[in-house]
Amino acid sequence: MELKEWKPIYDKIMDDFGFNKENDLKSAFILSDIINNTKNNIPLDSMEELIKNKDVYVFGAGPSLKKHIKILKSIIEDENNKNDKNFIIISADGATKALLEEDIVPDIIVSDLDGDLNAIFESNERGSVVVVHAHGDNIALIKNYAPKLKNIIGSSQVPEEIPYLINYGGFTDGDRCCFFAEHFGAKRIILCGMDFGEYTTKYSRPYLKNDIEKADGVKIKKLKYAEKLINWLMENGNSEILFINNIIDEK
Ligand SMILES: Nc1ncnc2c1ncn2[C@@H]1O[C@H](COP(=O)(O)OP(=O)(O)OP(=O)(O)O)[C@@H](O)[C@H]1O
Ligand SMILES: Nc1nc2c(c(=O)[nH]1)N=C(CO)CN2
Ligand SMILES: [Mg+2]
Repeated sequence: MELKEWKPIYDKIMDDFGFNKENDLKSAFILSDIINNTKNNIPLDSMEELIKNKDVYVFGAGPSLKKHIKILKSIIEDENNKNDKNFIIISADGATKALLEEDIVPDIIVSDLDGDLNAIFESNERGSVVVVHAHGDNIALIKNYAPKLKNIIGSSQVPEEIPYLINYGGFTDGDRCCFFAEHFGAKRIILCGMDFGEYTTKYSRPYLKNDIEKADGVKIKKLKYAEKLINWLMENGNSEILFINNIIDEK
């Protein structure tokens, strides 16, 4: 999505949640300075090589996450037998922990660093690229952890151009995975654990007592935007977007 298309959507979201635009900008420049000083970013060209014309499995932290990881595992076995891996895995923040529990290291993690940081650092050590997202409410996390990661891509949600940072549109970590995959030419985007709705998991909210619980009001509202933005991408993007259940039906 172009920045000029994103701006009115951004304005509406900021207004709706009462988030502070100046803090978003401040956070973006802090991340930009970190990358300028540490040079811990990777070239964007490498993302095109990784994603173009591939099937991209995007994992969110909804109630179907574990079930969908099991389906992915059977697909991975099939692909290994065929010897031509033509897919990649992008995980949205909290979903990374669930993938690691099944010994799957995502190719890319999209995170505002408020998920399970141990899982993000372990995956990063094992080869995941981390798309680190700066916004007004994660400034301390950006300052503390962005310099310690390697192979990152900086990301922001402000409609201004910021050195070293991308903004391809999208709001929550999950829908930004999809805008990222679309930008780099994914053939298909296959949604896993992307349930939206009113229930969430301990992978998204680690303090929950049960594995799945009713989400709080702000989370439900964020999920509504995530769903709307992915619907926008289904209508306006070039990548085909489908749910993993449809893939199973195909086979
Ligand atoms: N029911 C769901 N519960 C949680 N995440 C979901 C669900 N359905 C889809 N998702 C996607 O999975 C992603 C998981 O990310 P996670 O909840 O860890 O971080 P987040 O986007 O930073 O959210 P928050 O700001 O609420 O912490 C979400 O961004 C969302 O797009
Ligand atoms: N300012 C601000 N921006 C965000 C926030 C948030 O809590 N505050 N959460 C997001 C992920 O869901 C994405 N963007
Ligand atoms: Mg997050």
